Amino acid sequence: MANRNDKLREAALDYHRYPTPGKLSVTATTTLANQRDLALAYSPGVAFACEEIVKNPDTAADYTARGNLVGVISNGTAVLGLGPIGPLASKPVMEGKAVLFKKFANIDVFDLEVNETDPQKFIDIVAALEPTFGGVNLEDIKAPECFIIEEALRKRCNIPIFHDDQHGTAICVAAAVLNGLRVTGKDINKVRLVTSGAGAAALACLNLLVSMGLPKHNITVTDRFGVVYKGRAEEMDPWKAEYAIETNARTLSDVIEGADIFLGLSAPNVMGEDELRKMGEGPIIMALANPTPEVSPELVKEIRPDAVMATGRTDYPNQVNNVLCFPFLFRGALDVGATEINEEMKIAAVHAIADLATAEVSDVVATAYGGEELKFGPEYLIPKPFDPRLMLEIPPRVAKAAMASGVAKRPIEDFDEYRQQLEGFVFRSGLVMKPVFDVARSHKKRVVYPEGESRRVLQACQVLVDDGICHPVLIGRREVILERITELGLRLVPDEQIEIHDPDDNPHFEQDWQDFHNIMGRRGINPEYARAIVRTRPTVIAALMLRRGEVDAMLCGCQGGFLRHLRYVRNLVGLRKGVTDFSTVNMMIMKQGTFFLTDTYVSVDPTPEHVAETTIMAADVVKRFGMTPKAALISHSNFGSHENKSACKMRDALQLIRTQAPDLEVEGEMHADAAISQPIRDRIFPHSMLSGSANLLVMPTLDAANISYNMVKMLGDGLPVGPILVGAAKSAHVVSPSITVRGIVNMTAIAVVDAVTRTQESQ
Ligand SMILES: NC(=O)C1=CN([C@@H]2O[C@H](COP(=O)(O)OP(=O)(O)OC[C@H]3O[C@@H](n4cnc5c(N)ncnc54)[C@H](OP(=O)(O)O)[C@@H]3O)[C@@H](O)[C@H]2O)C=CC1
Ligand SMILES: CC(=O)C(=O)O
Ligand SMILES: [Mg+2]
Repeated sequence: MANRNDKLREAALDYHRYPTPGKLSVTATTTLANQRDLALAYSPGVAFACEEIVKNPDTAADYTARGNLVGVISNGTAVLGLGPIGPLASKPVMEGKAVLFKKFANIDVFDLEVNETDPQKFIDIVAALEPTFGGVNLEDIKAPECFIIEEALRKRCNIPIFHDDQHGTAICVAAAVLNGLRVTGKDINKVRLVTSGAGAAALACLNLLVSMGLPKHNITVTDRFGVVYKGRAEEMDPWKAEYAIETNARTLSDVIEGADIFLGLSAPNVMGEDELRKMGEGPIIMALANPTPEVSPELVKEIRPDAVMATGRTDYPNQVNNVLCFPFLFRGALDVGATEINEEMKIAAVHAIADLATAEVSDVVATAYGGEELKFGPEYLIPKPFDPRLMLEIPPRVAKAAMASGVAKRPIEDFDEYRQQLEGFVFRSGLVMKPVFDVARSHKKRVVYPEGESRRVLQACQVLVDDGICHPVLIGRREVILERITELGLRLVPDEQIEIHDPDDNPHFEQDWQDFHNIMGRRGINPEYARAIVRTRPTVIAALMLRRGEVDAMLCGCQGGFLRHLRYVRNLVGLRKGVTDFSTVNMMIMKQGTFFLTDTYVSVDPTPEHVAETTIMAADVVKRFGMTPKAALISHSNFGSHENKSACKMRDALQLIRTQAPDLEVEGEMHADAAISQPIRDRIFPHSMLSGSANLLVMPTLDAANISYNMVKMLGDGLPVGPILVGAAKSAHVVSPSITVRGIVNMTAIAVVDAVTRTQESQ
């Protein structure tokens, strides 16, 4: 454990230090390329924007970044569970919150660490900053000052003022408690709850739970001085006193007897075996102190296997952390120009979060998540932070609550359109790979790598093992693999976390060469040559293992030519039933969205039939990412503008697709710009059956596909993933030799999901 922490510490410090210090920078959203831009952006043009705001202050949301800008503001008096470490040392946390706002909800943040512990002065400072921000997220300010500060600022300011440690935490805790009660079959009106902690987070959670029906007299609060009882002198304040009870009990151990819920928002390891044993039947244990919980999940599992357990950490089930709430709650609030975040909006967020964990998942999300992962129960009480549905469900419900409660200055008129905007963001962000990782993690298939000695493969295996994405099977010389694991400082444990198949010491050699000969004997491969090939071609061994079902997927191609590897896949794994040939799909995650291109590697000049087949198979790949495929058949011809062979091919392919896959949204033949831009398309062909931007771009030839893929990769600053091989009888993928470690990790997850989908289809 100590070693694991040292490694994590080192990795975390590097993460913060490189490639540039910290986690944030400010980027310009407009071009400033010439004298005219300068005249618009700055003097004299900027004055017109100022004058508009003088006339109507609300237009600041139109002419400045304010409407999407949140201040994350702290004085560093209660930073995580680290205590009063001060504003400067709190900066990594505030930068971290800023990154979460941006990545999860596309909200810009200035983090402000203020050297002021006097509540009144702090209030004056923040209130004076109101013109800068569309909202303020107060962070890591200790109780009881945080209550005074938030209350005063809410009165003084006309923008949302939200102390995240109080209400963000309370919203997530309330959602988890609601669902925990569902799982344990208990009634919120009857349960008894004991806290460890009487600070910002704990008291806000209690207030919200009481407002949702938990009887106040069923609550016992404890803190550093033990039970909060009537008449206690130490460390009392009016907010804590609200929960003081008449009792002679003085310690957590005295009051935990028979409790249904333990709510820890205090400090590490305050709960021991004794307290655990005393809790009532089927207890709900929320040990939410960061970074170390009040009691470890391992101890709870050992002492109370009947418990439902949550922590604030990413590395255990049921992470109850305010990150599930604040980005999405603010998204909804900012999008309607809310003047505050009120109780109605908070309750809307509670139910949105709670419902997500219990909701039947849609077909698209089910494909993306693979069912099992999202099954509501003791280990899945609350959605995961990377669940793209958080962004799709919470903001609209918060926005509606803001409108209904009369605090929305810019009400949303069309919620369908709003939802589409949110969807656009989710699939533009790097989050697009996340559902694939979640499915892969929940199935943990066996993946074979013929280039098992490759340093990139070994580095990728470390990530895959750490993240529980697959069980790697490496083909390579054992001593070379072990040497490289040491040389690269990896922690892979051979024969436990990874399996090694040494071709120089292959116990299945006889079977391998005979299998190979049986398949290839009538294609000019005699027994002697079969033996030589099996001895020297790891891809052959891998393909045979896949064929025999000893592994679930294979990933090759990190070394050597694509077509050479594909030849072995073709011969030994073969084509899927009913498919005429292989094709490849490359995914490109760009700022503008995520796009899939096909066929980038295999067919030089596909027939209309093959274009149709490829399009339909590629559409299935798109679905695995939780996206609805929208296919465009790309050409130099725009809706019949040319009559040559290539144009006609794509036109014929369209007809075949429409017959074979009538539900697929597909259109063509068209220029690439018309495929991506509806306005451009509408000018040429207003009756197009494609809506919005296509996400699957089907190219007429290998030249077109490969050239456009490489060009976009280099010029478009996109993140490429692939090639994803379609058409194989089993999950076999051939990557390109330039693939990075991250690329191997991504492709492995895709290969695992490919294998999972096949298993599900065959059931
Ligand atoms: N998972 C999540 O989403 C969140 C987790 N947290 C975690 O909750 C904890 C508290 O945060 P916050 O409320 O903002 O901080 P505060 O400083 O406002 O409150 C801390 C509370 O914990 C109590 N406490 C401290 N040490 C002990 C101890 N050894 N035994 C019992 N009680 C103790 C304090 O007691 P006293 O009043 O006597 O000083 C105080 O009531 C932190 O660990 C933080 O990381 C916070 C927000 C969100
Ligand atoms: C999660 C959080 O905000 C905290 O631990 O303070
Ligand atoms: Mg905090």
